[in-house]
Amino acid sequence: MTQHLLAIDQGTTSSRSIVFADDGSIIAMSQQEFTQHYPKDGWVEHQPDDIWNSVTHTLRDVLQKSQIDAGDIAALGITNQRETTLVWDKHTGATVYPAIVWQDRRTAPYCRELSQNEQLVNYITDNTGLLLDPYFSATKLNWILNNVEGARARAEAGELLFGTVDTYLIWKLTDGASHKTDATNASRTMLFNIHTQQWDTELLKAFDIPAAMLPEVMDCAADFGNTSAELTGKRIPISGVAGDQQAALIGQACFEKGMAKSTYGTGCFMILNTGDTPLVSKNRLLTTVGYRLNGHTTYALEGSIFMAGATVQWLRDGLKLIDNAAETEALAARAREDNGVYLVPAFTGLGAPYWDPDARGAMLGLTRDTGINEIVAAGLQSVCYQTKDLQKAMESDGARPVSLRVDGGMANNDWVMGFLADILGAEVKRPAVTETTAVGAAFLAGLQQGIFTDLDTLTQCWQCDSVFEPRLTKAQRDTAYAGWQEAVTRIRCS
Ligand SMILES: Nc1ncnc2c1ncn2[C@@H]1O[C@H](COP(=O)(O)OP(=O)(O)O)[C@@H](O)[C@H]1O
Ligand SMILES: O=P(O)(O)OC[C@H](O)CO
Repeated sequence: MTQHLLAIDQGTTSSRSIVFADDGSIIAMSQQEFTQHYPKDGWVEHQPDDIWNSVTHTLRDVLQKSQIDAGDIAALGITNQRETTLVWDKHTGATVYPAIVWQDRRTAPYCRELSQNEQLVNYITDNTGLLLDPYFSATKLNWILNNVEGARARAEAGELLFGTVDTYLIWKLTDGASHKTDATNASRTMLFNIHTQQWDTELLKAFDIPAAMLPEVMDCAADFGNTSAELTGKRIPISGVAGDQQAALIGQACFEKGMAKSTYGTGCFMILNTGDTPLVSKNRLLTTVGYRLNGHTTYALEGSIFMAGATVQWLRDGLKLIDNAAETEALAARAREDNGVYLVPAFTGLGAPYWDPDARGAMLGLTRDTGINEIVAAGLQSVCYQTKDLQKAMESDGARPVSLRVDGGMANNDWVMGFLADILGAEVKRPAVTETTAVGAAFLAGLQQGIFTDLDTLTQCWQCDSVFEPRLTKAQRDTAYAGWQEAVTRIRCS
């Protein structure tokens, strides 16, 4: 029996394909970045062809690099940037508009208008676990239907399909044979009822979305169709799907209630496993589906931060202070200690726990001797301070994480992880394989194929690489964090 697993990780800034052995170790990987489009203030778009071409390029490349025949791949798992919204023609596959990316805030005025309806706001939170915010797919989909000429009429006539990136890829990989998503991706649309695990007809009405556009919602380990032979050489079953942050929860083997992971990619997402209970936050955290297996839903509490690695990208591409992300580690290490500089990267507003779409970024505490080192350090520290905001919110919801496992591109930066442990006042653990989102997708695909028998088998695959211990005293930690809180207060609009 063939035991290799293939995973596609379609992220915000790049697509990756990875071939795994059945112990979760990486055999070969291929990655390709693609262009981000910012047509207006607060707008973020991707060209669907860029998403698709980068995925197919990396798929072919990884199969060639690994020298493993497609016939020896037992299954494919897909994980993806969540909430990003696509609409396409069910006959031709042509998208009607670019993908509106999760970071896009164009629907902020619409959300403000809807927020007058207190009953709707409460209904959304009670039934989807989310907050009324442009982040989620519902208002983006509504925007496409109302602003692209002819789109609403075509959608009502049953000609158009909606999907998050997983659904779009499944549809394309199967040559239009399968229009499906999984419960984790569905739970981020603001159209899915996390209690009944069904699309919510009240919300479809509220956001004016024709039900015929929506994909079928599956467990995370399920039969999503087969890839076309033309693309992968042989048909490969797609048998695992999860949104990237939930896939990281699985890849980090956070299967016990109280276990948490924080992923530092473009954004940062901290997710805490709350077990069978959809815990309702009093601190504007999200209640979401952690994973759904064999019809059983495990819930999670999530804090979403929009700018993590994206802040480093801005230091590189916007300010041109650095040539590559890895350089930040040495620069930050040379920054003067306690320099009092704070960078609040609210470039597209603030996410959890503030949810302030109109706030914009600022740099505070500059003096004549502030240099590149201090600015870079402040950029990196902003990610840690935002994680501290989430830790505090979870704690106040009575759900302090029992341990924190980290991953994502930025987790490779030892300086950041050291400061994170300092400011959290807690141990931070980094696994040997930091491609945990892809690992999670591969695990799901392997579960469905019987390569892994249960979650305990997956737990045994997780290996720790580094543990970062806090070094600051409580007084030092509190002073540093108070400076951050003051900086955030200064830029808030709501
Ligand atoms: N050594 C590093 N130090 C700081 N940031 C880093 C480092 N390596 C990568 N990054 C940042 O991490 C992000 C890439 O992480 P990744 O997990 O690939 O993101 P995504 O899945 O969102 O595309 C980029 O924004 C990059 O700036
Ligand atoms: O592409 P990432 O890794 O920044 O993840 C994006 C998230 O899924 C957005 O919710």
